Amino acid sequence: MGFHCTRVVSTPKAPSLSLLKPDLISTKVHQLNKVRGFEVKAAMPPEDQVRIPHVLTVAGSDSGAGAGIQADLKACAARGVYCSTVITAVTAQNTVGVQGVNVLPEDFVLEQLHSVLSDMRPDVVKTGMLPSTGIVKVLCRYLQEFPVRALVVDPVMVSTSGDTLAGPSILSSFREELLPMAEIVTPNLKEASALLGGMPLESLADMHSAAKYIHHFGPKNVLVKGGDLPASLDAVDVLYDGENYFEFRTSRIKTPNTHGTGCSLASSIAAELAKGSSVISAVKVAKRFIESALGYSKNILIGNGPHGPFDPFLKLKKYAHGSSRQSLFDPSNLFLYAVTDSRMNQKWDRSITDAVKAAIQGGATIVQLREKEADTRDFLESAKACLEICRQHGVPLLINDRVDIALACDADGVHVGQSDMPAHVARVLLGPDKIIGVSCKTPEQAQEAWVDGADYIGCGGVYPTNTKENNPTLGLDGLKTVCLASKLPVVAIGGIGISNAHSVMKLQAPNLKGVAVVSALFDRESVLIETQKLHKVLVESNTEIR
Ligand SMILES: Cc1ncc(COP(=O)(O)OP(=O)(O)O)c(N)n1
Ligand SMILES: Cc1nc(C(=O)O)sc1CCOP(=O)(O)O
Ligand SMILES: [Mg+2]
Repeated sequence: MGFHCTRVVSTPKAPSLSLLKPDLISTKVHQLNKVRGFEVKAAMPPEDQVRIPHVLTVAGSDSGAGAGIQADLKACAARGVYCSTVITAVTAQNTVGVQGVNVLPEDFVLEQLHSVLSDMRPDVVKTGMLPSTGIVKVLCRYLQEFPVRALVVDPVMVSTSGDTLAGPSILSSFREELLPMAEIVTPNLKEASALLGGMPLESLADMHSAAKYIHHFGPKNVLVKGGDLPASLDAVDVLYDGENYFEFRTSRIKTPNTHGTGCSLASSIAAELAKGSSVISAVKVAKRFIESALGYSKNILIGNGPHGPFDPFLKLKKYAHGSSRQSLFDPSNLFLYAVTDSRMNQKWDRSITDAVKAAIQGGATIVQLREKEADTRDFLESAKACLEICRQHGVPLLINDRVDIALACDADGVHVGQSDMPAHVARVLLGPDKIIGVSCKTPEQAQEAWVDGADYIGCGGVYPTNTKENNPTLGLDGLKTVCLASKLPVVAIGGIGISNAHSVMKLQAPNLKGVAVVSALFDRESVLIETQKLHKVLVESNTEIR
C-alpha cells in the first residue's frame, strides 16, 4: 500500500488573490492551476482504493443551516456518504423566514459544476433551489456532458416559512428539461400542484393522480409528499414508478422543528441511491431516518421563530440539563426481531448472510446474530458481512453475548443475558450511542436493566422452546408482569411464531413492542416466506389493537 505523486513540478509563486477583484479570482485560479502544471496522480493499487458513495447537491445556502446546502451536507454525512456542493443562491434566512436572496451568476454556477463534475465524478446529483431558468439549463447541459447514476430532483419553490425561492418562470424548464432526466422527483403538495398548473390536491386520491401526471413529464419515479394533506392523521407519501403505487405512512410528529425536512429527505434518498439501493428501499430508509430525526428533535430549541431546524445526527440533546444519555434507539425496531441460529442455517444449507437478507426482505425490523457455535474469527467475518446488509436497509444489527465482536465490527449493539457481561459494563465499553438489550424474567431484573442503562428488555420464554436449553417458561402472565414493572420497551421471546404472535401482541402492555423469533423463521425452508407471514400477523394484530 502506498501513495505517491508520479511527478511534482515546483510551484511558481502565485500572485496574491487578495489583490484581485472577486470576480477575477476564479478565472485566475484556473490559469494558475494550468501554469503550475501539477500532475498529482494517485498511484495506489486499484485493489487498495476505497470507493466512497458520493452525492453532489446543487442548491441554495441557508444561513440558518436548517435547509438547503447545509441540510444536504448534514443528511449525507449522517447517512454516511460524501457530499460535494454547487451553490446556486445565498439566502439570509433563520427560523422566522427568508430575509434576503442573492442568486449567483449562471457563469459561476457553471464554474462550480465544472470543478466538481469534471474531477470528482459523484454517483448521484441532488437538486434543491434552482432559482433561474438559466441555472436549470446550465445544470442539464452539464449532466449530459457528465452523466451520473441518478438525478434526484427536489423541486424547491417555497420555503417552510412561505417565502418564494424559485418563481413560476422555472416551471417549464423543470418540466421540459430537468424532470425527463430524473430518477426521482420529490414534490410536496404545493410543488406538485405548481408543476401541474395549479391542480388542487386535497386527498390521497389526488396525490395518486398527481404522481401519475408528473410521471408523464419523464422522471422514472415520482414521490408526492403528503405532509401538508389536511385532516390526515398519518403523514402519507405516494411513490409512483410508472406501474405501481407505494404508500409510505409515518406517524405525524408534533413539532415546529421541521425546517429542512424536504431537503434532508431528498438528500437521504440520494445518499441511499449512491450506496446502490433501489429507489423503493432508498425512500423507505430515508423516510424512517427523517422520522427518527424529527422525533428526536421535536423539543430542541434553536432560534425564536416558528420554523426550527432538526438534528439528523441525533446528538444535540446531550447538552440538555440532567440528561446523561439520550438513547438513539427507536423502540419500534423491536416489532419483528429476527434472531439467527447457526445450526438451523447449516441444517437448511444456507449462509448466514442469505438468511439475514431474506429476513430483512420479509420485514424483519432488527437482527441479532446469535451464533453460539461459531469461532470468534468466523463470527467476526459473518458479523461484518451481515452489518453491511443491515446498513444498506437501515435495519439495526445486534450481537448476542459478544461485546468484543460488536466493538470489532462496529455493530449497532449487543444483547446480553443474566449470565453474560453486565449491561452497565457493556455500556461503558460500547459508549452511549450503541443499543443494549438485556434478557429479564423478573420485575427485579427489569428494574436493574433500566438502572444499568439498557435500551430494551427481551422477556421470555413466553412459550416452551427447543432453541434454548432449560429455559423456564413464563407464559403470557409472566411477560405482562415484567412489562408492567419496567419503563423500558420490551420484546417477547420463546416459542413464538405465526400461530401465537397475535396472542402475545394482544397482551396490550404499552411497552410491549414486538416479538423476537428464532426457529419460526430460521428452522424453515424459506426464511423470506416465514418472515413475511409473521410480519403480516403482527401488522394485523397492531391494526386490531389500535
Ligand atoms: C431479544 C432476546 N431476548 C432474549 C435473549 C436471550 O439472551 P440470553 O438470556 O443471554 O440467552 P442466549 O441468547 O445468550 O442463549 C436473546 N438472545 N434475545
Ligand atoms: C434465545 C432465547 N432466549 C429466550 C429467553 O427466554 O430469554 S428463549 C430463546 C429461544 C427462542 O427461540 P425460538 O423462537 O426458536 O423459540
Ligand atoms: Mg446470552
